[in-house]
Amino acid sequence: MKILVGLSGGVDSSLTAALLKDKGYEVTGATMSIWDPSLPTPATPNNACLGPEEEDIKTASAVAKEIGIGFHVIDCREEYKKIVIENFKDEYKKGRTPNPCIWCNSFIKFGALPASAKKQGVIFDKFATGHYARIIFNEETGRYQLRKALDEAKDQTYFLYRLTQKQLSETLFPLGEYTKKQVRALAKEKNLLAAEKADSQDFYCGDYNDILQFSAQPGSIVDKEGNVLGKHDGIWNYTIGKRKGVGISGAKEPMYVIELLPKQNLVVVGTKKDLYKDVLTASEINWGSVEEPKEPVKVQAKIRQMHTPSNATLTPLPGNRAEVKFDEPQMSITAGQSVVFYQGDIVLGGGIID
Ligand SMILES: Nc1ncnc2c1ncn2[C@@H]1O[C@H](COP(=O)(O)OP(=O)(O)OP(=O)(O)O)[C@@H](O)[C@H]1O
Repeated sequence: MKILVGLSGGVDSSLTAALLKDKGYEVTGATMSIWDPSLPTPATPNNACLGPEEEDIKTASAVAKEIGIGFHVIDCREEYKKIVIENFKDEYKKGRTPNPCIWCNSFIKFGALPASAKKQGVIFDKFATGHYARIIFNEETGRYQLRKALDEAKDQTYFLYRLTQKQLSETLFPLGEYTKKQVRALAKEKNLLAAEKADSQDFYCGDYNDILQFSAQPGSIVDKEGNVLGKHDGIWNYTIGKRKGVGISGAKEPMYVIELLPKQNLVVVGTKKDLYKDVLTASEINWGSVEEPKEPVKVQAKIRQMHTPSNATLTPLPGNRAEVKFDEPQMSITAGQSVVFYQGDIVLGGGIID
């Protein structure tokens, strides 16, 4: 079997390629290029996905050489700009908080990258990455199930729930059964160049305004009753739950952003208690491991990567939408973020919070 590995130059994808090569597969590495050099260079470049990439490409190429596999750089800049960056800007403009990694995985990493590699004549049967997740084919339902990684602390299924059945059928996640500790130890044992490299952190380490490039749109910061408490320069600078920089002096209790109203150009603030809600609706649901249920189902729903999936009842709604009613109120349910539905370690699907 021939396997294309998405190679970032980091420890996870390096070990992925090395493990597959050791198993006797014919492995090729490919790095996607996504950085637009016309963007300002972040002041403190770190291991973010989006940023100047020359060094990473050099490392990935050196890793491929070290392991003894072929290597390609695949130009995905156009697609990334058109899909991920456009969605990012549109959502912020609407007072929502998008998750670009989810769009990148769905359309670029598991979309444009393998598709363009194929177009360039790279031959492969499967595409592999160093994500912490598992894929299991369910003989009974005939569907590929996305499942949490065995190392729950590293599990990345939240970012992968939009992968289609076709994408899952063509993908391998060889690290899904390993802990990060084991991965580091194995990479060290194999003397891999990237063994000590830090994990990637954010999507972008600079100021998001470098990407958004919106002109200032001054408006008011108000409380729930509509009393004006302060001013803002654009609602895209705020996220639900944000406390720092809200700039309300003299408030009796700490104030948090509880709502963004794009039509009125208002940032609404309230107390911590106001951040708790027990129901959300979501759109653009992608059902993965199961078909869309006909009846309400019990799930554990996760509303951001750092949220512990919480018990909820999911009710399917017409038009590829769903309502999620949590057993207990949850803090900072944020429009534009994804909600992912789990039953134990199985990812049923997910959607974008309205
Ligand atoms: N620029 C890239 N080109 C190709 N594949 C990539 C690129 N960036 C990430 N990937 C793939 O996506 C996987 C997950 O990336 P992510 O940035 O979430 O994680 P990471 O844990 O830092 O991975 P790594 O240690 O391999 O850099 C990587 O293991 C790799 O297979």
